[in-house]
Amino acid sequence: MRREQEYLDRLHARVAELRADARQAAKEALSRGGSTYQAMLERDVRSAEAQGLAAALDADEQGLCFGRLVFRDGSDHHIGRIGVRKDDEERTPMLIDWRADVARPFYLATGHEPMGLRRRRHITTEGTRVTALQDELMDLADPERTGHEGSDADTVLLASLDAARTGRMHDIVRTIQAEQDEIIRAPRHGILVVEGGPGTGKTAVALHRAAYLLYAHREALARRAVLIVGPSPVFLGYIGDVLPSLGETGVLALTPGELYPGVTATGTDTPEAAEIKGRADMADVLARFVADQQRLPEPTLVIEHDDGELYLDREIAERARRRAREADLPHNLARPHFAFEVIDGLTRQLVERIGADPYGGPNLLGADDAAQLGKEVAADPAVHEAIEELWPTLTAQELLARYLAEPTHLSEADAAAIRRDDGDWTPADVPLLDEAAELLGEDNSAAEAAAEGERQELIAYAEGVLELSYGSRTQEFEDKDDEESEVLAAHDLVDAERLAERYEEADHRSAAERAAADRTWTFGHVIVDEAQELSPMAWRVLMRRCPTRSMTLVGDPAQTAEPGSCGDWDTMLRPYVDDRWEHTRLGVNYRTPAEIMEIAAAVRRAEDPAFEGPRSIRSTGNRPWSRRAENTRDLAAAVAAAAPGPDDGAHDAQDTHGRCAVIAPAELHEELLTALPHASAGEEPDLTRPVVLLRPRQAKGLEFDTVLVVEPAALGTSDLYVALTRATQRLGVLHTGELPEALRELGGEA
Ligand SMILES: Nc1ncnc2c1ncn2[C@@H]1O[C@H](COP(=O)(O)OP(=O)(O)OP(=O)(O)O)[C@@H](O)[C@H]1O
Repeated sequence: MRREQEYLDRLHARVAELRADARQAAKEALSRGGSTYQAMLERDVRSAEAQGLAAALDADEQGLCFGRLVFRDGSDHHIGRIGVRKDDEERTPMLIDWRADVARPFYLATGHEPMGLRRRRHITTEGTRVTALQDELMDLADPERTGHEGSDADTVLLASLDAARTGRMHDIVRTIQAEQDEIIRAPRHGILVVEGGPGTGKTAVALHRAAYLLYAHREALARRAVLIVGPSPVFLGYIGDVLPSLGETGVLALTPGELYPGVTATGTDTPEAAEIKGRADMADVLARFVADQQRLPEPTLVIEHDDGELYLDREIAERARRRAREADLPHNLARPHFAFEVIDGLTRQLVERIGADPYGGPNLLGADDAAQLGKEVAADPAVHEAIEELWPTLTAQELLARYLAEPTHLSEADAAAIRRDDGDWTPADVPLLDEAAELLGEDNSAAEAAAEGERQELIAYAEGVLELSYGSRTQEFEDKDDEESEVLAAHDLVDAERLAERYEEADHRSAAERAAADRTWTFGHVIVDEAQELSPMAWRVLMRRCPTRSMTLVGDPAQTAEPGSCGDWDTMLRPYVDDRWEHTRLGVNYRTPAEIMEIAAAVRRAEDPAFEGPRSIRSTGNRPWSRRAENTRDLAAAVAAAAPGPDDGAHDAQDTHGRCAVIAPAELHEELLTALPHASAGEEPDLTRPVVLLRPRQAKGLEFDTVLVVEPAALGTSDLYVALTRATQRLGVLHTGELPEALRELGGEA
C-alpha cells in the first residue's frame, strides 16, 4: 500500500505539471495559423489532444490510476484513465492509457488465458489516497504473496454497482467486462449493432467505444469529430461527464430533434402525426411537393416591358422547366437554368415581334440587337417576379411550413393528422427539414455574398490604410512615384486578400463545434443510443451525416416506445448497407437486481410468452413492493411518504442516500408536485437532486437507487418495462386502480 501510494504521489505531481502545460498547449494550438490542409489538420489534432488532456487531468481525482499489470517477463505497468509519461529523455511511461494494447490483459486475462500476466492488481483510491488493493494471481506457481490476494475482479465490480448513484453517469474503465471490451475495441469501419436488455451497459459501452476510437484514430476523428445521438437532453446531461473524464472532448452530443442546426424542436406531435412524418415514403412525398412548386402559368403571365408586353405562356415555361429539371440539380440550384430559359424564350418573342419584316423576309434584327434585347429582359424586375412565381427560391423551413399547412400526396386521413398552420417545429419535423434542405439544395448565395462582402471590407480597409500612409507622403514623392505607387497599391491589395483568407482560417472552433453549426457536416463516426426509437426518416438524416457508415448503434427493441420507429435492425439498415452490418449482444444486466428484473420480465412476458430478459448479475434482497391508495390525493401522499423527504438530502456526490425517481404519467405530475415540493421536475429536471419526478419517456436510459412507479396500469407495456428497470436497489409501485397482472403478486412495503 505504501509503495503504491508513493507511486501515485509521483504520478499526481507529474500530472500537476502536465495540467499547466496542457492548458498552455491548447491555447497555442488554437492560435496557430497556417493555410495548408496539413497545418489545419495538425492544429485540430493538437488542440483536441491538449484540450482532452486538460479535461482528463482535471478529472484525475476520480481515480487516475486504477490498476497494475505484472507480467511474467518482468514488465510492470500501471494502468489509468489516460497515459502519462515522465519528463525524461525516453519519455518513459508512468501510466498506461486503458485503451493501449498493453492494457488489454487488464480486462481480458483469465486463469485459463493469463495473456502473459503473473498478477493483476486493482487499485482503489479516494481522491489521491490509495484505500485498497485487490490482487489476482494469474500464475498459481508464483510464490510471492502480498496479503491482498483472495478477492477477484468481481469484488471491485460489485462494489461499483452497489454504490449510491449521483445523478451523473460515471466511466467504467476500472471494470469493463470481457464481452464489453470486445465491442469497445471493434474495428471502426462498418455498422456495429449492440443489442442488449436494460442495464447491460449499452450506453457505457458506446461511450467507451467513442473514447477508444478517438484514441486509436486520433487524426481522422479529431478532424471529423464523433457524433453521439441520445434520446433526450436530460439523458445527454446524464452522460455528459463520461467522455471528458476520459480525456475526450471531440464529440458532439445531440438529440434527434437537434440534428438540424438552427432549429429547436420545442413542439410536440400526436403519436399518429409523428408516425406519419417518420415514414420512409415522406422522402418521396416531399420530392413531389417540391416538383409541385415548379409551376406552369395558368393563364399566361403578361409582363409589362419597356419594349411592349411579354407573354410568359405555358410553352415557354414548360420548355424552361424541362430544361431545368434535366439539369438534375436540387430545386434552388436548378433555378438559374429555369430563369435562363425563360429569359431566352421571352427575348425570342421580342425579337420576333420587333424585328419582323412586314414583307415576310428574314428578321431584321442582328445578333447584337438580339443580345441587347436579352440584356434588357434579364434586367427587368417584372421578369424576375414572374420567374419567382413559377420557380420560387425556397428555404427548407418555408417549404415544410407550406407543406404542413396543406399536406398533399397523402391519404385524406393522414393529411388531416399532420396538418398544421403554424406552431413550433417538432422532433418529427427535423428529418423532414433535412430532407427538404437536400431537395432544395444549399442556397449558399446569401452566405457567400456575406463572406465576399466581409472580404471586400477587409480589402477596402487595407486600401484605406494604404491611402492614409500614401497621403502622408510628401507631394514630391507622390509625383515622382506615381507609377510605383500603383504597383504598391496592387501589392497591398494582394496582401489584403491574404488577410481576408487568413481571417477565414482563424476559425477557432473545434471540429465538434464547427460540426454543430453545419448541416452538411459528415462525421468520422456516429454513435446512436436508443437506436430502436428512430424513424426511417431520421435514419436518412443520420446516414447523410455519415457517408462512410462508420457507426455504432445501441438499442433494445423490447424498450421501443416511439410509434413510428423501424422496430427491427434489418428494416432500419437494409436500405443503406443491405446485410453488411454486424450484430452483437450483451446479456448481463449490471443495473437491475434480480428481484426487480424478474417482475419487469413478467410484464413483458404477459405480451410475449417467449420473452427473456437479461440476466441480473446481483440481487440485493430488497423485495419490490406495491401499495394501493383510495384516490389521487392519497396516492400523492403515499408517494411522498415513500420518497426521501426534503431533509434526507443528497447534497453532494459522496452522500449515501442516493437518488430516487418517481416515474408517473404526466397527468399526475401536478398533484404529485404538491405532495413533493422538493422534487425536481419539468422538461429538464436536475438529476442530481435527491428526488426527481419524471414522465416515463424521460426516464429512458437513466438509473436511480430507488424508483417509485405510479399508476403502472396507465403506462404502455414498453414504458412500464423501462420504468421498472431503472432501479439499482429498490422498487415500489403505487396505484389507485387495478394493477397489471404481472404486478399483482407484489407484497406490501417492507
Ligand atoms: N463493466 C461495468 N462495470 C461497472 N459498471 C457497469 C459495467 N457495465 C455496466 N455498468 C453499469 O451498469 C449500469 C447500466 O449501464 P447502461 O446505462 O450503460 O445500460 P444500458 O444497457 O444502456 O441500459 P438501458 O437500456 O436500460 O438504458 C450503469 O450504471 C453502468 O455504469
